[in-house]
Amino acid sequence: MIIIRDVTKTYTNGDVTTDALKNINLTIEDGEFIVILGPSGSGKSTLLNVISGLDTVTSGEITFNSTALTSLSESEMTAFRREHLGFIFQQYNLLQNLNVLDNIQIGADIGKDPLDGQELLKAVGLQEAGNKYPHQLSGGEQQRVSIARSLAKNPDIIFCDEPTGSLDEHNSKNVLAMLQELNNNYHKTIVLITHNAGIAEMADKVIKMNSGEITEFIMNKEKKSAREISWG
Ligand SMILES: Nc1ncnc2c1ncn2[C@@H]1O[C@H](COP(=O)(O)OP(=O)(O)OP(=O)(O)O)[C@@H](O)[C@H]1O
Repeated sequence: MIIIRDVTKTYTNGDVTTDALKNINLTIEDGEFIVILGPSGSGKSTLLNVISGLDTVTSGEITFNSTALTSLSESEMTAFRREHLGFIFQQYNLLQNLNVLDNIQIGADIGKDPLDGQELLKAVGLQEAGNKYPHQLSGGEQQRVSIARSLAKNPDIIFCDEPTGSLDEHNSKNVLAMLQELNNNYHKTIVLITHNAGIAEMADKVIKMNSGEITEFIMNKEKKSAREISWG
């Protein structure tokens, strides 16, 4: 479980200060599918970055089980991130001169308890593509490789920042179905940022942000499957 208590983040550039996060309180339970919705500039990426230790908080505390992440040194945080956290971004960030299997292997190499690359390829429906290079795949297929790469180290929590931002509806729903499967079948905690309100229909918990604040929490009584969600 992750507990975020009274977290603020203020950026200062010369005389200009921006309160990107104002007094954020939030609990993320193990195995939850959380969707963070909000307009551009509302603080979604900043929240994801401070929860995952990619950025520091200005004040407040974040704990993961009994570890106070906000008290860790940079190198301790890096080790924690490597062991427990996976990331999927809008850009797939695949290495163009490595084939698909080797791209996935890079993820496995940094984990303590890595999963088998070929098994992961099968799980993302690309068992035939291991020897292909990223430029030979569609955007949706490349994003599935990046999901397999982030899973290779067997993380507890997967942070997704606009994972379908570059994809059409069909490919987006394939990628979302995959994230949903990971959540349902492997109990991976998923924290997903998006502008797309339809994706919130898949979540256990929806967090709406505006101007650095959480403006609404919604617990979905029923979750829709990725194929059923509305697409705006
Ligand atoms: N490194 C930084 N330095 C200064 N200000 C920043 C920095 N990063 C973000 N901000 C500001 O903090 C606020 C929140 O930005 P953030 O990127 O978290 O929003 P967002 O909701 O993720 O937006 P988007 O949907 O466009 O990605 C914005 O006003 C942004 O300009």
